[in-house]
Amino acid sequence: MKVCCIGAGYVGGPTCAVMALKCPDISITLVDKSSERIAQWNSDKLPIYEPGLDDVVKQCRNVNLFFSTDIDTAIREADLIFISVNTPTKTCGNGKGRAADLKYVESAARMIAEIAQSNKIVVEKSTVPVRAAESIMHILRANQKPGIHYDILSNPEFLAEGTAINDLLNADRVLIGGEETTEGHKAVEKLSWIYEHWIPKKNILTTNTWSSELSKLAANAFLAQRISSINSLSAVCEATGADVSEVARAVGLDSRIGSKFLQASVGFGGSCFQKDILNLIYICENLNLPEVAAYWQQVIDMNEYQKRRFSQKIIESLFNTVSDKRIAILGFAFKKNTGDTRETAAITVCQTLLEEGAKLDIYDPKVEPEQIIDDLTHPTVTESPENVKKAVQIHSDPYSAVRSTHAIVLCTEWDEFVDLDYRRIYQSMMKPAYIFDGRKILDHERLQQIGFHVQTIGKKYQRAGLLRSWGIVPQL
Ligand SMILES: NC(=O)C1=CN([C@@H]2O[C@H](COP(=O)(O)OP(=O)(O)OC[C@H]3O[C@@H](n4cnc5c(N)ncnc54)[C@H](O)[C@@H]3O)[C@@H](O)[C@H]2O)C=CC1
Ligand SMILES: O=C(O)[C@H]1O[C@H](OP(=O)(O)OP(=O)(O)OC[C@H]2O[C@@H](n3ccc(=O)[nH]c3=O)[C@H](O)[C@@H]2O)[C@H](O)[C@@H](O)[C@@H]1O
Repeated sequence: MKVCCIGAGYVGGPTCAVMALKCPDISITLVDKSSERIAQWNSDKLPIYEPGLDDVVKQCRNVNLFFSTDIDTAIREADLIFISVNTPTKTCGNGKGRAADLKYVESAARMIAEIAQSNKIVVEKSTVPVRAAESIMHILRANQKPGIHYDILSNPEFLAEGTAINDLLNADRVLIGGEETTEGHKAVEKLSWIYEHWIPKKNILTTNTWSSELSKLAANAFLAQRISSINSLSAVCEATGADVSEVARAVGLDSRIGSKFLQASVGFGGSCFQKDILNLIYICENLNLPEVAAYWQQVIDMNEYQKRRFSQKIIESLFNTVSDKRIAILGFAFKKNTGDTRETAAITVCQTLLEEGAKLDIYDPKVEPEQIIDDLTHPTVTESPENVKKAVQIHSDPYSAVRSTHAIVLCTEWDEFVDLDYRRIYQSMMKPAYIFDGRKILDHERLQQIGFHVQTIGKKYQRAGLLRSWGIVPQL
């Protein structure tokens, strides 16, 4: 069997690499319109950082895994084609700021329609609105050459960045949606056969196409909802003296609730949670379900509130002004073990501090310096990119980033931040020295013993001898 995947990104790359590893009898060609990206996949420095990915790619590349810009040949030769292109939120036109932009999916479908000379199973791997398969089907069938048959399947991806290889190898479930016809069932079986090389059959769930498409949006909405729920309670904790980690543990031990995705934070980021919930909201609005749309909108609003609240807390703690103060930002990626910065909470934190006149010293072990500058000078973030460039310095070492700063703001939970020499760091900083732990990963008691003023999410730290400042706590 020959497989082609259109879109060599965070999903297409790891997914095809694992598929090639587990299916030596299948030849997989990953194509992309970006020749730069394909060149990187064919080089020693892959375009994305993902633990374990290098090894898998090295084992399979040019054996049964190929990276190419020759999209036509790959499509022509393939029996099964994954569409794994980006589906960002629309930035203009109908549904601007909410609907998913399907222009890349559509262009992939048009390429297939134009090039295909034999039957194809076309698999939606990208996250799409419910009934997107209908549009793909429409394009393919409207341009169908005589004698060619297309089957369209939905096969959403559930991997998370930073753990993609493990998630793919040990997927909780693989979801395949298809048409409820004899041909549809046969196509589902063919795709299922690929996954059965390494996923137990009982974990391969088959549904109708629309359930599969909606389940992907629903899964991301549920995951993000848990984070917004615990983050909302973190604000209550800070105002009352409760500790959000203790609350999360107590709540999560209820087996009906479970302990995962209850880590309070500076706010969720990543390319998908916000995009997919906005997409769900847009669908609900179009279906004339305003109450449902408003319900999910609140998950996003709470995330924005959390990012703003954390940024504001930094400014208030630093005597209400950060003008000309140097502040170190540790971590810029949206989570650890990835170099991806899409929708990272660090952008909002940096934007707020820059607007207040701070100078930022930024360190992240995996994000490229150009990416950080691109993110912070984007027109949606600043009107004066030149001023931002002057106010931001990127470091390749955490100790150089924190030197002579007034405060450290930890935005990403990289393991290496836990083990830094905080005594040495304290000595090199301005006093009083502050740490704002947006991820709750540091040993706060030890930091306080060293002399740091510590602030975190969902817990009020009091320095011995200081008067309580919980203005709104009722007198008992
Ligand atoms: N990033 C993630 O962790 C996950 C993403 N998804 C979904 O998977 C899809 C892809 O996401 P990512 O891999 O993160 O995107 P990405 O932006 O990293 O990769 C998409 C690639 O598609 C290429 N492309 C776009 N149109 C093309 C065309 N017509 N022909 C050839 N190449 C084309 C782009 O050049 C790009 O390299 C999205 O729908 C996303 O929502 C789903 C699960 C996880
Ligand atoms: O569709 C997608 O793109 C993917 O989106 C998420 O994966 P991802 O965004 O890569 O990473 P997550 O681990 O879900 O983290 C997302 C954000 O939430 C934050 N988070 C996560 C968990 C938590 O308890 N608290 C919390 O703040 C993370 O730091 C990060 O900023 C989902 O977990 C995947 O199942 C899904 O396939």
